[in-house]
Amino acid sequence: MSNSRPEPAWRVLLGYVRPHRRSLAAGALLSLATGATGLALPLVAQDLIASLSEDRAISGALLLMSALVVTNAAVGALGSYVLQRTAESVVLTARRSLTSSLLRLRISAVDATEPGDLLSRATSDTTLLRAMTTQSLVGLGTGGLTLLGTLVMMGLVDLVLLGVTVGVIALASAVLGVIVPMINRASRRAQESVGQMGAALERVLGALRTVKASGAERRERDAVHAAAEESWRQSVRAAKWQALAGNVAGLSMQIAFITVLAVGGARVATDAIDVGALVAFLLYVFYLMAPIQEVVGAITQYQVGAAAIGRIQEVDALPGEPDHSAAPLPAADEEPAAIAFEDVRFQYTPELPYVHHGVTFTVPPRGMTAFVGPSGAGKTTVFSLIERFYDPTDGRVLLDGKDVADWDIAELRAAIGYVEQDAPVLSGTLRENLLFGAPDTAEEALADVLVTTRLDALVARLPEGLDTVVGHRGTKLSGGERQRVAIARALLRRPRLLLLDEATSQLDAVNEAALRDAVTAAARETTVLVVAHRLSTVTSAERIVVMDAGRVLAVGTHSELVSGNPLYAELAATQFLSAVE
Ligand SMILES: Nc1ncnc2c1ncn2[C@@H]1O[C@H](COP(=O)(O)OP(=O)(O)OP(=O)(O)O)[C@@H](O)[C@H]1O
Repeated sequence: MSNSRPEPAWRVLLGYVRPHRRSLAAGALLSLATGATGLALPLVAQDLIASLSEDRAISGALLLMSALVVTNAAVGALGSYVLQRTAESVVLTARRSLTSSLLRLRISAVDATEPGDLLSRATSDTTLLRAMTTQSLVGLGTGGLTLLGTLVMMGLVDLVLLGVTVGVIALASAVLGVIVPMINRASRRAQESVGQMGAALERVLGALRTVKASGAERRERDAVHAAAEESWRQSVRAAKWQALAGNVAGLSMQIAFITVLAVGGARVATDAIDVGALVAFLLYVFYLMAPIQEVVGAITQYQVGAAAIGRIQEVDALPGEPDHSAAPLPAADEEPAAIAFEDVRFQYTPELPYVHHGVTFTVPPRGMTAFVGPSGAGKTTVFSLIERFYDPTDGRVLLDGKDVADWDIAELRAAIGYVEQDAPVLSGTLRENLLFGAPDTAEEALADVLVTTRLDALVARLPEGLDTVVGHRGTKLSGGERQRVAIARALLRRPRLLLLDEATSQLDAVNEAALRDAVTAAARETTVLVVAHRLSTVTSAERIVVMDAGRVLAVGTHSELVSGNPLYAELAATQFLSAVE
């Protein structure tokens, strides 16, 4: 998704681990302590046996052994709990950071991604950091330390045999160097397929009615299955390479054992070392096995985690908006906003054609301005540029005479109430939806807006009134109700500028009158821009901006334009403004 060189995975992981470094160190120390108490047991056992043979009392040794066993179990349990807890905290840190990035993403970045895939990065990829923390970080630390310690001890016994052992380890490392990137690649592909599965599922669940009505269940199911199977294939491939890596490590130790035996035997024969030294060295080779397996496990697990970190980094590299929290909403006595477009040219992406070819218009504070024009003329895009969902390629968008690019983005958006064309309603209660943009609204203000948008009757009818759950995407409301909820939500922000993208669908007379009345009432108090699809809306507008193919053709009142602008006359004649093209 981005071409910039990403940070190495270990540095990202350390970034996530940093806040929890103390508990991680404590966990690792506890693990080491568990090992040490374990190692002390044989010594005490030896003492116990010696006491038995010498007819000494063994109660002290027995007590000590029992204490060691209990301590070992307790420290072991505590250590593994602390480590797991730290690993979960690392996952939480990564999830927090990633979800903050997701909510800051620019709309243009979201346009280029699949929500289901983004979701999988926040849920599934971050989960892989758990094993990465416990196995890679801790494994590399404890295993690495033991490995180093054993090698030092080997060096003390015989440097030549150490050279032989290190040679075998180097050879095995070269083989691992080939295998390890394969693990990374396969894990990466496996996670990408999980992302594709998320995207495919989101596509189906987001339009389940259409999928069912189109009889497309099997096709869509096959697409989801294909992604799941690909993830399986790649995970199995990663498992194969992981198993191979583990066995290479085991095999290298066997080879080291045999080579040390042969070389050591020769050295014993030439009296370079004595038999005792050879036996001691062979014991060390045997001891080397566990830490080497641990280090190799750490490296392979690191590859799986690194693949996940790569996908997390891709999201972090996407263009985001500056971090901001919502600005306070405009006070009741604030003046309505003025809007101006100055020769705005805009294309959604550099590859796509221009959507605006020099759009210029001005809207003074207060009153209703309607934007009309055939479908695809660029009307909704006008609103997107005012909200700074996108930035113009050329020209300026001014709010109160100040370029929107120079506004603090939170303050800019706090001044605006925006009703999208498809009037989204979020899952939750009706009250949550209404107060979504203005959580601190007083009950009286809410009641007033319910009356203006004629939602009061709906609330009275619902079993739990405002606390009725409206379902995912407001599925439990009718289309007209959803639109009125969206308008009420925008009005409750007491916006200095109301952007209303009228739904193209026709409403029944009651709904339409309710909406028109609410919007005309709002236009007396504030500046209202409306992308109009209904004649009733344009006739009540002070000003109508006629757009076609990314240009402003004319600005005027309904009666001026009906006689002065052929396109407008045609649009008006049909009443269904959006259907004409
Ligand atoms: N996010 C996007 N990415 C790429 N192109 C887009 C995007 N949104 C809209 N477009 C394109 O920009 C053009 C103008 O779209 P816009 O939504 O502004 O038109 P509109 O006048 O509001 O149309 P309608 O009346 O049908 O809602 C269309 O050709 C559309 O295909």
